[in-house]
Amino acid sequence: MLNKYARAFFTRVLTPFAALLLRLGVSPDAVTLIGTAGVMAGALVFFPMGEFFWGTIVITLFVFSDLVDGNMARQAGISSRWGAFLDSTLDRVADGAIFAGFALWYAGSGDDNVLCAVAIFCLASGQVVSYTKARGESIGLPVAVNGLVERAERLVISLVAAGLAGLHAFGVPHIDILLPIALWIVAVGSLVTLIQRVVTVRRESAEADAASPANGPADR
Ligand SMILES: CCCCCCCC/C=C\CCCCCCCC(=O)OC[C@H](COP(=O)(O)O[C@@H]1[C@H](O)[C@H](OP(=O)(O)O)[C@@H](O)[C@H](O)[C@H]1O)OC(=O)CCCCCCC/C=C\CCCCCCCC
Ligand SMILES: Nc1ccn([C@@H]2O[C@H](COP(=O)(O)O)[C@@H](O)[C@H]2O)c(=O)n1
Ligand SMILES: [Mg+2]
Ligand SMILES: [Mg+2]
Repeated sequence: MLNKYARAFFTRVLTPFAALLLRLGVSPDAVTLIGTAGVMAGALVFFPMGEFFWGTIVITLFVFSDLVDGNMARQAGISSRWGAFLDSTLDRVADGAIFAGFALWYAGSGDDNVLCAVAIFCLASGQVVSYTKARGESIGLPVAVNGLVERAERLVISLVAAGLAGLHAFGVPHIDILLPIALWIVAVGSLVTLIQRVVTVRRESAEADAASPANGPADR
């Protein structure tokens, strides 16, 4: 949903910045790589220590690179298959680091095995949700239903909650409860999304196989 409705707004806002980076000679691939490194650092340095406010600030500074890199590639007319592969692959790395950061906190000083398991479930289910689309598309299906909780929703729900929960360290009472709530929402939402996508691929593959039985390169 956010991908559909918020992307146009962020494209307008980020286009001048993307143009500036191109004028400075920065490549889209460099933005993809640096953005991922920044997200990983924010998540894996700050979150395991329970520094949710500063971790979220660092991640927020870098996570929008995922909208800037593609914008730069399109403006410069250099969108490439390699760029698409790099972008999507490093999205998985960044997402893994964010939810691993939460899991490491709950496995350590956060001391909550259930929430550690929920964070690991968010990590794994998010990766599988993305894989369903990638694999469905690789066998020639449109995967027309993106589902309830796409990547943008996973990031916004968990990062807004983490940033606000981090205000607990500045004396705001009870606000830290937002992070467990967000993790449960992302976990349940990802499961629903996974089911939506699997049902979609099942339907689309049945339709495609009825039209032409699978025995070519697309079904490998
Ligand atoms: C005093 C208060 C302190 C509180 C501090 C809070 C700070 C702010 C907190 C959070 C900000 C979070 C921002 C998160 C922004 C995410 C942007 C982003 O990168 O989105 C990526 C997304 C997808 O990009 P791609 O097309 O490249 O990726 C594809 C996708 O990953 C597919 O995955 P799947 O969905 O299938 O699982 C893959 O299949 C595919 O391979 C891959 O290519 O981009 C978008 O969706 C575009 C829309 C972005 C919308 C961002 C909205 C941000 C909205 C609000 C943020 C600010 C909120 C501030 C709140 C402050 C509260 C007080
Ligand atoms: N280093 C890169 C990154 C992205 N691309 C192209 O942009 C598309 C993704 O756009 P986003 O707005 O989601 O970043 C991607 O599919 C590539 O076509 C690129 O070429 N090089
Ligand atoms: Mg991108
Ligand atoms: Mg991306």
